[in-house]
Amino acid sequence: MSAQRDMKEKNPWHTPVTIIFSVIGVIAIVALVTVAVLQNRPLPQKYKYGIVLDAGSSHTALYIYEWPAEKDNNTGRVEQTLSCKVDGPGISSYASAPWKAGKSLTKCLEQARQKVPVKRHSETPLYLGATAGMRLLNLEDSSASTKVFQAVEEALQKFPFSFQGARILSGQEEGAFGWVTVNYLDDRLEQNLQTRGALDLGGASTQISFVSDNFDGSDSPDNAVAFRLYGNDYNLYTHSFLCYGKDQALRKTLAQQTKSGPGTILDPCFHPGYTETKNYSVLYDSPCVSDRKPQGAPATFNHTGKGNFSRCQEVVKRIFNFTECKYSQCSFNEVFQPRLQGPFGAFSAYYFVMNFLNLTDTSIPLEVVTERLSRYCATPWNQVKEQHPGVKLKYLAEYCFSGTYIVTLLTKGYNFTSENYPNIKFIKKIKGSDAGWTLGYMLNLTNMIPAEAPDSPPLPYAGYVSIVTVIALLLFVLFIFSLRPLWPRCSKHPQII
Ligand SMILES: Nc1ncnc2c1ncn2[C@@H]1O[C@H](COP(=O)(O)OP(=O)(O)O)[C@@H](O)[C@H]1O
Ligand SMILES: [Ca+2]
Repeated sequence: MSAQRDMKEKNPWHTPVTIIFSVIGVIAIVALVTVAVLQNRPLPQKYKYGIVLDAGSSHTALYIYEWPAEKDNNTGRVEQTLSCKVDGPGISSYASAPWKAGKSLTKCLEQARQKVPVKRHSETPLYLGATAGMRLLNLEDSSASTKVFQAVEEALQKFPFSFQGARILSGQEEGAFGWVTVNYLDDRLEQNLQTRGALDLGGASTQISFVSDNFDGSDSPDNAVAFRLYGNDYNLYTHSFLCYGKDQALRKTLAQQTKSGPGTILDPCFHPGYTETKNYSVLYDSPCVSDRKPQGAPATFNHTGKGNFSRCQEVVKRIFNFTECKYSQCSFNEVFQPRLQGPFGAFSAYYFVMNFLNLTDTSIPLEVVTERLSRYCATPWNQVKEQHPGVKLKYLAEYCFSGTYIVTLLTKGYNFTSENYPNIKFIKKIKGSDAGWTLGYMLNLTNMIPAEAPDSPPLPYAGYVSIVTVIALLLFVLFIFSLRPLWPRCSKHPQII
């Protein structure tokens, strides 16, 4: 018994030196781990905000974007946090009562006021960009367009945001910023990946933008936009076709068929059984068709559907001019277009229409697409209405025309073939943000995409913390071993005295 007690008392690990070392060691390890954990703990995020109003020809939409307040320049960090569809038509429709254009925006701006934290209001930039509807109004009646802008600006200035102005975007800007949005959201710019072309179909204009190896801008400077983003140079080809958005294209197609001002138009682009009395003046009330107005036409015409895809394609084709091209190659209307290259994202009305027709899957061969469209166009109007009770009648009546127009524009206009049609992806959103020009416009105006790639530390933060911790532990073990001479001697067979 007494021998055993003596052994316990003499246990060399129970000497003061080893106890002190062990305690210091444990404290050091706990401190290291605590510092690493605390340092890596996610901090409560602070956000900044930006608001863009897209004043399109058919309607206006408000988008709020947010991004972490500390890191403005990180790719893919700007996200859409709210979208609000303004009630009523586009602002260009208020030419005869401009104040109504301003008033129409207030509901969505109220929503924005609620969404953005109060302390960020005054620093949140607010932009309004108008597209083809206002371009046309400006061509038709520039003083009316000025008045609409005045009314809109007055309304926007009443809100506590930092209003940065309302203006008409050029067709090039609309195309190029759509391309920036798509590639920014896909993280293709900072990572220098192959870019995705952008196809935007609006009501009054349509845009095509892509990077092609055989395009440097020299053939057609009007179609060139040069960007330097994250240290990479991009020579973007872009073109906006005014009057080739789907609403104006429909007017042009109808006008083709009314040259002689008949009382009835038998329209292959509308379903059989569809019949409406329409006003000639409404049809020709646009600079896209006003020059075609027939002399001595009656006040109204009877618009009757015939539901025939191939005949519809024939009349749609007639709104394009394919005969002249002074460049090496053209799309249509004597507009230069380089060889199509890379993947494409098609959004806005491209998506709405193809999604309604269940044709967003581009692995469906083009022949099957046309077969399905033929069947759809031939479906009687009553049956179509029965099958889609919730869909707005104006959209519903036009999907046969719109689908035919999209296929014709892509294949005959831009020269997509069976081989490269599958390169198109019909998209609405990318990672929660709508595809469209608004995000690219804001990123550009807030200088959020740097021209040069930012320098980054050689190691990611977590890697750095792990390496420091391992090295510290190794040093600690080394230190303990360096004190070995001080260690109390410990014999395997303690002598019993
Ligand atoms: N659900 C939908 N189905 C079909 N078309 C739609 C739908 N929602 C919007 N659109 C169409 O999308 C187009 C949007 O164009 P818009 O952006 O207003 O014009 P622009 O870009 O030419 O100024 C319009 O032709 C509108 O009718
Ligand atoms: Ca648009």
